[in-house]
Amino acid sequence: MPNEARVLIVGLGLIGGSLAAALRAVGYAGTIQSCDPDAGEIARGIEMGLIDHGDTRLASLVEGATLIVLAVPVLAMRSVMQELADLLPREALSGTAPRVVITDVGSTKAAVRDCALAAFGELPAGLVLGHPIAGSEKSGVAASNPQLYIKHKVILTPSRETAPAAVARVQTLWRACGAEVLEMDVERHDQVLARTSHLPHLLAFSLVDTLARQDERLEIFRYAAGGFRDFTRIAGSDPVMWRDIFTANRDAVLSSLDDFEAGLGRLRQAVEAGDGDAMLSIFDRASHARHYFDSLLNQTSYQVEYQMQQQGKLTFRAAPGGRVAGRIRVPGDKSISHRSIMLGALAEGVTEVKGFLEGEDSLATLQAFREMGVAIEGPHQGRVTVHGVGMHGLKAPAGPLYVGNAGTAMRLFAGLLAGQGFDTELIGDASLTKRPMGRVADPLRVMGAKIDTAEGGRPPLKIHGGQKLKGITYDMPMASAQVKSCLLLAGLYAEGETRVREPAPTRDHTERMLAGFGYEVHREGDTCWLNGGGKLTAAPIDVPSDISSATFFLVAAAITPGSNLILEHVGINPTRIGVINILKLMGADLHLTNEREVGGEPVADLHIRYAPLKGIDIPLDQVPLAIDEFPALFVAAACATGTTRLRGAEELRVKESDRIQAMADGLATLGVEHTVLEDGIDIVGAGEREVAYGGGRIDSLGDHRIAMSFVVASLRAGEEIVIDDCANVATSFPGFTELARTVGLHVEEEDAGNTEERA
Ligand SMILES: O=C(O)C1=C[C@@H](OP(=O)(O)O)[C@@H](O)[C@H](O)C1
Ligand SMILES: C=C(OP(=O)(O)O)C(=O)O
Repeated sequence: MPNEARVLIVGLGLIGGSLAAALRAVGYAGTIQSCDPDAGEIARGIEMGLIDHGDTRLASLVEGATLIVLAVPVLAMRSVMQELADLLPREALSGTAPRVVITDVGSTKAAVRDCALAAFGELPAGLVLGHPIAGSEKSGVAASNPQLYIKHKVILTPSRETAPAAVARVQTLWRACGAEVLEMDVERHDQVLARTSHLPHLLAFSLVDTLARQDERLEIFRYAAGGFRDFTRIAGSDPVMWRDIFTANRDAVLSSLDDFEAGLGRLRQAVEAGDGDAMLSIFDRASHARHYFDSLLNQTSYQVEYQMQQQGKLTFRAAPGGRVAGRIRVPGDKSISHRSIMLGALAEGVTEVKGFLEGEDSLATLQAFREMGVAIEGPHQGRVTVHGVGMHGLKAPAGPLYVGNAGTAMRLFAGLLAGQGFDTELIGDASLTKRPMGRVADPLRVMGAKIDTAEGGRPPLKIHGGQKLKGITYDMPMASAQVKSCLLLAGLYAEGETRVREPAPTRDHTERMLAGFGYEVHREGDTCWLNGGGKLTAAPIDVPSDISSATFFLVAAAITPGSNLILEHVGINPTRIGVINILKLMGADLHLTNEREVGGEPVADLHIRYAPLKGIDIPLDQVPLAIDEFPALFVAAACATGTTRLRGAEELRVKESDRIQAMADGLATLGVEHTVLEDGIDIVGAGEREVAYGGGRIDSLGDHRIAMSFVVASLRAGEEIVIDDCANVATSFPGFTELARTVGLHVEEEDAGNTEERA
């Protein structure tokens, strides 16, 4: 709450009136006064209970005011500042703790700063220029809204002369009104606002005016709907205020208008030439821009960004017990979905994708290609159409490419982008930013790529384009399909042969899809290779259901007496079936039916019924084939008779979380006996005891697979399991809880805010 004896608002319009209303609403105890040239507005403000007192003249109000907010039009700032400079003793605004603080709400800052310099002869320590971004086409005190600033941004632009204590007081004022306060310098503010606010208003004024002048205007307005209606809403804004803004921010507005005209020219050309691909590429990029940029700015998940802003972090509550039955299909394979967009984009021709995973990871990949000029339609119910641009058709993106939570995307992109003619930067969310990228950057550098990483080989990755790559023979130190795929993709652009040897078989989707797109990839034993310089030809892709997602339900049925479940159309690529082999070794009643091949990948329906499980020593050769399935398999182990031992799985420590430790911590909460090793874990199972372990509160550490595994664990728990930080489940398995409920689990989603209220 602001610790100000008296707030003086100069200019009682929508912005000033709403500030008063917001302060009242949160119970501000001091006096609120206002000065406005319109005595009627003052009277209305008093009548509405917004202000205690007001006047049309400033002189009678300044004394006793501790915080003065200038909410007058930008062009009126000069005279108001001059009056204040005459009325206020200079020392009131000076020192490290000025007695009086002045702030403003003008939407351009350089012009207001110039007014201050002219009036005071310097920038006083107590002057904090600011701008609440919460305008509206409404005006006047009558439109005041106490909620106008809630969750809106206020940008403060302090100068070197500004006292930090003064900045803090203005921050307190706006935070009390519910706003989020940011700081930037004056020039940057004006450029940002020219683009995000002033230009759109200029366009709206211009379009509505142009159409309104035309003869058939009555018709236009009669049938106006949708887009035009939105334009007219913006064009209904206060003309005087906007004249002042365009006058004050002339240069920045003109430069944003230049950019706009260039963009409009490109679109005009596309329309003129009937270039559907160019149009699609522009429209698709624009239509997804909002979410993409939100994610990019906040470096958080792509699809749930909006949801998270609304809800805070997502929590799952899983009630104990239940059993699973039914026939379901889980979403498309994540690994194949990423690759379908990547290869589709580089191919010649149009790639039709079916069964695409509409999860955040693969959507982020899709959006990143849009940023590089690829026209992509969809996804619509798993269907995506990629208009390939050929091996050399990608364009430089305007900013960093955000790949969300996906290690796969960042590593495969690194290889693919190392071969382009332009520079790129790859960034990801908080989890991805901790993951090792040296494993791809190092061999790519040997191929001739120029890549900068952050300390310790972590993201972001800065990839300098235009380098000549040459093929290498690389002996991978770890069994990683991502490293292998990265090098093969770089190899497409390299001179000569790129050979990769893997210490153990890893998923081979890249090789299969390259072959499907007509690119020759060779394999002999543990080594695969290709020659650079070829081309890809578009081919249809049918993405099978993700065996990694199916795993949660396989384990659910395997541990719960009475269960009987069929999972349809699951990918059973031999490099991915570790989970099937391991569950069978543990005694699961699991059968594959209807085996067939779709688009170069084998699929089957998986039928699983409950059977008692026993602990096993997991064969080392199965580890890379089940690498993403271990979190769920640990739950199976906790329900088996005897001890299950896993070794050679140190890779688990560098996934979305340290999965060995994250699972061990969760199992400890449930009371499951276990021993953690550097490269694995021993888990002592409960056997056929109906309640295998207890419940409790578990931190998924933002790791989708940890979150889903503990939901599955609830089937044999004695008490409720509450799992925090679950929003990232949407990266690989959108609709997980809904599907889980369909088959008989008792899981609910709630936002963290509610949980706290309950606690
Ligand atoms: O190539 C891929 O699509 C993947 C490879 C694996 O990672 P590593 O290559 O790091 O083992 C796996 O964990 C990941 O979920 C997907
Ligand atoms: C490790 C995983 O994915 P990625 O490496 O793409 O983040 C996963 O999905 O379990």
